[in-house]
Amino acid sequence: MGDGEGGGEKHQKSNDRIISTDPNDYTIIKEGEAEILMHAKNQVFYNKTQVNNRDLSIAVLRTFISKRKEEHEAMSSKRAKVPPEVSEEASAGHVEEEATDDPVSNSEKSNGECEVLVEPPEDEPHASPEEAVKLTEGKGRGQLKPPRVLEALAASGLRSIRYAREVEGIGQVVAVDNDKVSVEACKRNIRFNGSVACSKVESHLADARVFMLTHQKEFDVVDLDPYGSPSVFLDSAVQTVVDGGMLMCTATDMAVLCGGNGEVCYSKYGSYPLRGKYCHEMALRILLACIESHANRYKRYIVPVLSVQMDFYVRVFVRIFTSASAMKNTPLKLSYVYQCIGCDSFHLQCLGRTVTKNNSVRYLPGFGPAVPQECSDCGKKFNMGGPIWSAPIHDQEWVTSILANVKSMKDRYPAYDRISAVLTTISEELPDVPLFVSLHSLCGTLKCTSPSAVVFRSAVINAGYRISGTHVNPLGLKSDAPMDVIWDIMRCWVKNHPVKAQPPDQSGTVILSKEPTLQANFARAVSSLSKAQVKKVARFLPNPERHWGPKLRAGRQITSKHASLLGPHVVNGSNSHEERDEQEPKRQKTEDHTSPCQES
Ligand SMILES: C[S@@+](CC[C@H](N)C(=O)[O-])C[C@H]1O[C@@H](n2cnc3c(N)ncnc32)[C@H](O)[C@@H]1O
Ligand SMILES: [Zn+2]
Repeated sequence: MGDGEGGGEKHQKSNDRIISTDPNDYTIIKEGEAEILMHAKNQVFYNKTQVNNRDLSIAVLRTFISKRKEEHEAMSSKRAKVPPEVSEEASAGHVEEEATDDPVSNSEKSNGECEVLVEPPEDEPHASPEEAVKLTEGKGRGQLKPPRVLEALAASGLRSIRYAREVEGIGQVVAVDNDKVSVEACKRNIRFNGSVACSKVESHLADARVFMLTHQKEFDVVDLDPYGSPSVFLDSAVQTVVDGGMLMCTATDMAVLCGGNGEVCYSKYGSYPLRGKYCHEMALRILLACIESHANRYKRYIVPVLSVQMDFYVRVFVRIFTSASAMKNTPLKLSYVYQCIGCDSFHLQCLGRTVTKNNSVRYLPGFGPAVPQECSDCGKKFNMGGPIWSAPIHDQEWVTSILANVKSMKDRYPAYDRISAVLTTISEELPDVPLFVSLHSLCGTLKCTSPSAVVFRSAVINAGYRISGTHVNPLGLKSDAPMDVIWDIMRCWVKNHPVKAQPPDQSGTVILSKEPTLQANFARAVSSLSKAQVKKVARFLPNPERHWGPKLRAGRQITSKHASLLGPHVVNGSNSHEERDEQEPKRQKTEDHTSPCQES
């Protein structure tokens, strides 16, 4: 086990916390192929509910490795066809610096390994995954180096150890934490996990921001899993990832991201959230817009691969590339959201637009406003939120590969049921439709009975539009049908299912006072059943046990303040490992996924 266990001293002091060296004070926690030693007083952060988060990250990491290999092979065969002196790019007048065999161009010694890091030309570097591959190759040209992973906020090192032990083809994993007790625990856990962990994982005591700023473009994958908001780490994180590399980022401050405190969200993320049924998807899109804005500062941009809202947090997986010209497209991927305060209708307004003339593209500000002062459906005013990321939040090809990987290695994912259900739902989402409507909320506005999802889906499809579910809300429906079409369908529904008279100023009354311009056809449409219904498989699974939620910061004292959350038995009570599971602060996690949650 860890260092000093046999010694006479049973406790060492670190910061203001006592580190026990008595083996009896520890229990072993196993997750995947990693085993970590956990102190009975849980001095180092560990939350078993995050097994979903870690499993998903392992699945993405495995796919990242195989995709990068594919990209590398595609690049190699392209190279074989084109003599290097006269490359396609050069002949097209595109001048680009290539990774050379000469490490002098810019090499850096790190942990005894020689990294070939080529600083791309200032203005127009590599814009595609294939081109980024050039820069991640090793010294011998044509060789792809095993990826280096940085877990910037590592706590016990569980995640890093799982990456090292479970992901085939992984290179080095660097686990950083600024908490001395955590780093000592991490080092102990690395040793506890045997030779593979010892040879691949290293632990550092450092402020993650300083560490990342001093290791620019050195890591193929950077994993951020903070307490609450990742906002203070984003600027350095986007600089640490190599071109074509991946940033994995969690945010658990859902109350902030979902509109609990709009001004706090603005100060952290640069966007205004809106309280609405789609707030969890909006949270994902605010986080993506924020990462993009940090990336843009360094002539970089993101390509989201997978964006998940799960349990009590959001987690995004984005690749990062450098290209000053591709970066000009960023305003086309961002939108403000107008949400009616009366009927919840929403409309997006893109920040930018392009005009193409004679093969040249001009970038211009978006036209606005996208909505009149008063909602054309119910006459009420709009709140304006955003800017949000309004381009796709997943790459469906990646999602398919990740899901296929998970299914092919079922036994190696402790959270298989949950992550395969989430990935399946994501694979069925309309990729190009931001946000969604909720059938219950539409019916709530009109005070009418609800059509079944199949009937509503059919009417949308019969009107010539697309519709799908969403992984963030079992009742949510994504559709490219405009809001007036959605309301027309509902007006037609109410004609056959009349409602009681309501006060004239109610949004529902105003909406129903207009005649529909579209005659909805509710006949069952082929493909109106969701794929989940067709396959009769669950997409939204209940939590596996009580208190499936976020945890307090490590070392934080449980006080009477927490009694309402955790139950009075925890205050001043003993804190055995078994009890600890019961003590995770319970919040949110209701049947309705849309209520904003609290920060961990
Ligand atoms: C939520 S825990 C990480 C959990 C871990 N990733 C896992 O999967 O089990 C957050 C960790 O970030 C560390 N931390 C907070 N601020 C930091 C900073 N500025 N630099 C490095 N580590 C930091 C804390 O000490 C804590 O251990
Ligand atoms: Zn309205």
